[in-house]
Amino acid sequence: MKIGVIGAGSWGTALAKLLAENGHEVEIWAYEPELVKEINEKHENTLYLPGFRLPDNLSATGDLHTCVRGKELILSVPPSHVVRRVISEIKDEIPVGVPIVSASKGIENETLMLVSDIMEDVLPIHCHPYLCYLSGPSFAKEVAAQKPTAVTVASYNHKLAEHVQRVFSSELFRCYTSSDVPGVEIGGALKNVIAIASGAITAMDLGHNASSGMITRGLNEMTRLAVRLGANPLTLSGLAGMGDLVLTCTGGLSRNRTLGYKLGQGMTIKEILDDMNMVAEGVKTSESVYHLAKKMNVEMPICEQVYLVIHEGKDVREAVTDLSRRDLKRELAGLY
Ligand SMILES: NC(=O)C1=CN([C@@H]2O[C@H](COP(=O)(O)OP(=O)(O)OC[C@H]3O[C@@H](n4cnc5c(N)ncnc54)[C@H](O)[C@@H]3O)[C@@H](O)[C@H]2O)C=CC1
Ligand SMILES: O=C(CO)COP(=O)(O)O
Repeated sequence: MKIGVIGAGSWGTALAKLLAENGHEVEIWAYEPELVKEINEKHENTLYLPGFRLPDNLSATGDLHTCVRGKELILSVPPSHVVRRVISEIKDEIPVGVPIVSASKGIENETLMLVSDIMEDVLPIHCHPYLCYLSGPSFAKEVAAQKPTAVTVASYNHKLAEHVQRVFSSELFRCYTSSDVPGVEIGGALKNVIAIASGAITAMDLGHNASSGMITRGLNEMTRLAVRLGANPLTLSGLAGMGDLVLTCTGGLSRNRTLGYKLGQGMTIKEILDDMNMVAEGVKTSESVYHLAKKMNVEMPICEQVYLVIHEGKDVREAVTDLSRRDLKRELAGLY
């Protein structure tokens, strides 16, 4: 198949490499002109995925329209805050019937929309039955290194999810299907916020008990919001929920966890972001979740504290203290 990949960050590049290794002819759109040249001439992406040779059947373009034209499948994987802008540019050029797979994770600040909502908002109605979402525990670097990985491919169109499952799967990259689009999308977006909290408490040396408690209660609040937004709570126990949450909260490769770790060490958010060329989606998502939780009247104390630390300058130690001083609760309150 001819596949266009929108976004040559670490995840776009790792997935493009996987698809090329699966035998497809892949063209990736890079925002940075120097990256187009480097991928085409040196078969490498030293900016976002250094150390991996990219296959010869993977080429790059700086022209978004070229990346989409004549393709039989489109993979969209820019950071969530540019999805609307990027997809708007090519929205009228996707032929009827071409699958569009989104692998970005986040919630838009201005509209509080999940990436799936943005895609439906921007793309013409004839594209909607061909939308699909790929999420789950998958560090780009490990996928590029061909380490075994399992993810979820969600779509309201089951036949499409099965088709996309076959296109992406290999012996080392195993895709499961799901029809729970909001569940999969909420899992992928919210785990980034909890991972920031997890990184902070690790840096503060609060112990394994605190870490496990944070991850589990994080899953609880993710599930609470998901249920309010119409998701199946069991999806949040799957790859795109608990799977990605555990990976991101404990894995040293996580940008969100690392950012939280640095906050826990006392660095300011400005100092941390000034030193990063990659995206930590949890920073923007924490703001969206803060407002979404208020709007939906869902209690999300961990996400709220992450928001207050990042966006309102609250002291990280005070945030931890405030979390443990809350009223005592039933464990499954608000889930049913
Ligand atoms: N890196 C990973 O391991 C994984 C990332 N994801 C998700 O994939 C999405 C993309 O993240 P990464 O590939 O990690 O990005 P990255 O952090 O490696 O690179 C940043 C990307 O943003 C692009 N960018 C920056 N400003 C832009 C603009 N104004 N317009 C268009 N593009 C611009 C850069 O070209 C680059 O592609 C995110 O939603 C992330 O949560 C999902 C699973 C794994
Ligand atoms: O989503 C990811 C793994 O599934 C990547 O997490 P980070 O963005 O925190 O690195």
